[in-house]
Amino acid sequence: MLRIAVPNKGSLSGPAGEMLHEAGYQQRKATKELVLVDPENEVEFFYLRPRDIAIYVSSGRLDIGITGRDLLLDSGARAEEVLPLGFARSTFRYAAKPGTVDTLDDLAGLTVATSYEGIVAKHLADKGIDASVVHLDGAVETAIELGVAQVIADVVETGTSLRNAGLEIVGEPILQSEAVVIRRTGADPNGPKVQQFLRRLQGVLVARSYVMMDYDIRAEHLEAAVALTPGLESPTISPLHDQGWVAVRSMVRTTEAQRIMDDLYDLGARAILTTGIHACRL
Ligand SMILES: Nc1ncnc2c1ncn2[C@@H]1O[C@H](COP(=O)(O)OP(=O)(O)OP(=O)(O)O)[C@@H](O)[C@H]1O
Ligand SMILES: O=P(O)(O)OC[C@H]1O[C@H](OP(=O)(O)OP(=O)(O)O)[C@H](O)[C@@H]1O
Ligand SMILES: [Mg+2]
Repeated sequence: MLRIAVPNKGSLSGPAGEMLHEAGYQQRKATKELVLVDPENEVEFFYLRPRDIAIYVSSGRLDIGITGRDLLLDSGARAEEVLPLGFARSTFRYAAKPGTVDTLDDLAGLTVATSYEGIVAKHLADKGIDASVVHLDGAVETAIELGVAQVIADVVETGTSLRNAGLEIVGEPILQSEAVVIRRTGADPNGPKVQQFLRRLQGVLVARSYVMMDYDIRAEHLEAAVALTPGLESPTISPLHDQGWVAVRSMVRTTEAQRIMDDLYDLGARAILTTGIHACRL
């Protein structure tokens, strides 16, 4: 059985469960369930605190985990990213009251409050900045108002939390994060069960970002049309009963589908349809 760590709470938990469900795995029905065996797929899911997942995976007791890149780096655990999952995207940044800290160099001698002490201590050391770090479990935006720190380092998605706390960002992002699949550093990358799990998740990622496009076009415009819809390997071309016309079927990125439909229409294509993809293996 493949043993997989899944976040049990927080921003990662819901989308991770949805992605696993879309990949055909059973998921827990109640948030209190801590372990779930999916015998048909030969996997066992362990619902763990997101912060602890890299530690479990690095210990080798669990084969795979889903966590945030920031949490992985902060843990310092001997685990590595094997597949980015595209959700829980955020940046990790310094912020302070307007007018108090202009550049990173101004952090010298100040105190930085954060829930990600590992990332911040390393970043400050790498930049040669001598600042103190105070660890808080959450709601760190309030630390400045309450005088615990002059600067915070925290997850920023929309920036709403910073704005509400009257703070502004300082310097470039320390890192860009998103949910990732992790494995123990040095673990055999070719295990068939692990490869199958990763292929299933990749299938979900592709199904989420591509649509299938079908259209009819006169044969003389086929090459120009195919240049717009090259597909992943190469498009399928089928003859139509009506001589001189062909049907084309190709995968296109969802974000580009409308523009491509307009361009195909201008080329003379008709009956241009898109359909969603539920699952795939590339
Ligand atoms: N607002 C957000 N938008 C996107 N990702 C976020 C957001 N807040 C936290 N994350 C990501 O979620 C992961 C942290 O999960 P964790 O469960 O520890 O915190 P949380 O989602 O803030 O939940 P809570 O603070 O309620 O426990 C990190 O990878 C972080 O980048
Ligand atoms: O840029 P935004 O869209 O506002 O999102 C970022 C905020 O979301 C998270 O907070 P959360 O609500 O999880 O509370 P926490 O600080 O207690 O973790 C994070 O810690 C930031 O505070
Ligand atoms: Mg939080």
